[in-house]
Amino acid sequence: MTAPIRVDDVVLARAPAKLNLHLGVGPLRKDKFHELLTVFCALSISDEVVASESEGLSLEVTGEGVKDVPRDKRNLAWQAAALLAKQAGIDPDVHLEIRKSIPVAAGLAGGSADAAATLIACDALWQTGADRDDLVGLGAQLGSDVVFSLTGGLSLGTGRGERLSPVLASGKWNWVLAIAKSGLSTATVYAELDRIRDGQDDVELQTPTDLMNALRSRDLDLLAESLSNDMEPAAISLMPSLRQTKRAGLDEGARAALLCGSGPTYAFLVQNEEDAVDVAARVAGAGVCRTVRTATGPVTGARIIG
Ligand SMILES: C[C@](O)(CO)[C@H](O)COP(=O)(O)OP(=O)(O)OC[C@H]1O[C@@H](n2ccc(N)nc2=O)[C@H](O)[C@@H]1O
Ligand SMILES: Nc1ncnc2c1ncn2[C@@H]1O[C@H](COP(=O)(O)OP(=O)(O)OP(=O)(O)O)[C@@H](O)[C@H]1O
Repeated sequence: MTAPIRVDDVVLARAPAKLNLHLGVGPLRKDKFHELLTVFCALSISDEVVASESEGLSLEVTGEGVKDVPRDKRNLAWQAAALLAKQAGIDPDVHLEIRKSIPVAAGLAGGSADAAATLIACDALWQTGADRDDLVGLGAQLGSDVVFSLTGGLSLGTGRGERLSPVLASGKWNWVLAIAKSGLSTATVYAELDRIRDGQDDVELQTPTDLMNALRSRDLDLLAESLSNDMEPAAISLMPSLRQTKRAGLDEGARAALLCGSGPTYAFLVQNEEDAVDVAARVAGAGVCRTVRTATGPVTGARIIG
């Protein structure tokens, strides 16, 4: 997080989408969350949140495909502003404009990015004096992915995904995202995984050593072999057309296909931009295609940009 800059009672913040390069899902805990072992990586698409001084809390959402995004307290950004104000003992006086680029309900943590950007934008606008640990604590209350949206970069996530430790590796990888026409609910995909596992409670979570080595040595072949997501069978069971999407990308030369979080987006790892164009053309029928990068450098969590 960079130092807050206050400009004419308006603060602009940005937060990235994420990929889970490894998503190991352990048993269901007593609190109804699953124990995870995951490797998060920030993507080169982000949402922006403009927070402006106002009376009361209001919210607008702009961008493509946003008609189903709630404009009230069901919106995670709204909840973020309300929670920060409550914590600071002030009224939540802010108008939020969410400029969405991250596809909705796609497994890319769009709502979490908006919550993270809202926390830091409102913190700067209201000058609450919250420190980074305070914001991380509030983020964890809002959702499992919000802590990573605040942090960015490349991290190992444990617990329900909110306990992060940085992974030291740098490099850029090219991906084509095949974004389905409809979304999947995260809770429904976890429930489907439980149904498929049928009470099996001896699921072991293992540190993805090959993946870590691939990231550190920037080895594309090893990376392609070591991407994995335990939620894939559950997402395919709920949306069988994903099988064709995956096949189409691999047939066109993608090095690997990775389901993004709880889906339904597939991220195809490609060697270069030429391959990206071919893969995108082949899987475009599934929905929208975008070519993106994962930036595994030190930055790219939620930050103030104006
Ligand atoms: C699939 C991932 O995106 C991978 O990073 C996350 O685990 C989902 O994180 P999120 O969207 O922030 O999810 P939350 O808002 O915290 O939880 C939504 C629902 O997903 C399920 N959930 C979520 C996280 C987790 N570790 N175990 C779960 O079972 C729970 O049913 C929960 O009620
Ligand atoms: N700011 C927001 N942006 C998008 N959706 C939101 C937002 N706030 C609440 N929602 C609701 O949350 C649902 C999931 O949206 P979101 O884009 O966060 O999913 P996701 O990327 O699959 O999340 P994750 O990867 O963290 O599981 C949407 O269908 C929408 O109803």
